[in-house]
Amino acid sequence: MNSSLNDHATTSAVPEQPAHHEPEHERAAIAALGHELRALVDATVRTAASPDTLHRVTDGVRSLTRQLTGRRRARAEIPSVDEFPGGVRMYSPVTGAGSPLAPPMRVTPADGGVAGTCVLGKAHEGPPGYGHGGMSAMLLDELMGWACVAAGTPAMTVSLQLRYHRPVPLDTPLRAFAQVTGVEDRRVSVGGVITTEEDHATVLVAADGVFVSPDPDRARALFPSLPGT
Ligand SMILES: CCCCCCCCCCCC(=O)SCCNC(=O)CCNC(=O)[C@H](O)C(C)(C)COP(=O)(O)OP(=O)(O)OC[C@H]1O[C@@H](n2cnc3c(N)ncnc32)[C@H](O)[C@@H]1OP(=O)(O)O
Repeated sequence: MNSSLNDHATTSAVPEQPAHHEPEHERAAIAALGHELRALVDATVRTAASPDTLHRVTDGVRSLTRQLTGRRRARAEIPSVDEFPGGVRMYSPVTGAGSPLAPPMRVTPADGGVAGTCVLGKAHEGPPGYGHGGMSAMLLDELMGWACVAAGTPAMTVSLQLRYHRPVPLDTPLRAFAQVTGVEDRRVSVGGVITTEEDHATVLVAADGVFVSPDPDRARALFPSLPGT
């Protein structure tokens, strides 16, 4: 692994103004890098390698990082490969195929709401062998946001209440489900649960949330690069 990291490190840096590519071509490249980075993160948190090996890998990773420091997206810039709000977000820490942090969760319409499937790994650990409570909150927060979009009312979380009934096992296919339970003006009430794929009846984590659709002025101020704001 180390030699291949160093091989890559000798190639030229990303140009300041990248050429325009088809979104699907770009997304595939972003997803491929995300996949390898998630494998690296997983190997990093599971390895029992020696300090010498860790130092060698550190050098290789530092070299790779230097190749990605050309033009950087500004803080509120929406990537050209994204469809915001309510569609693909390549770098979402929950669903993003390009994110080294994301499980990533796959979202599909289901039973009057939305379902999300994913597997949490060691990098998402809280108690030994189980998912971090903050990860469960993040999965549900995101999926409940998708439920708002699916109901035609894109909105942001203003309140999220979690109940942790059972620990969420790592390395196990999980299923989350979220649905809108009520809409009153700009306020959207949403419920969500996490179960395993194998046993949908045993709720591991349940959530109730209140989401609010920003008024147009607020949306423009929050998301200046959003088309149509
Ligand atoms: C383009 C879309 C993109 C949508 C983008 C979706 C991305 C999904 C990402 C996943 C989800 C996230 O992580 S979201 C990130 C975490 N959340 C946030 O950062 C949101 C921070 N909060 C805010 O910025 C603000 O609260 C807004 C913009 C959401 C709303 O501000 P606002 O437009 O001024 O609305 P405001 O007048 O305060 O409230 C509207 C109504 O809701 C009520 N309300 C306010 N808070 C609560 C509450 N906790 N519980 C009950 N009700 C509440 C108010 O009383 C009021 O009722 P009444 O007086 O009218 O009766």
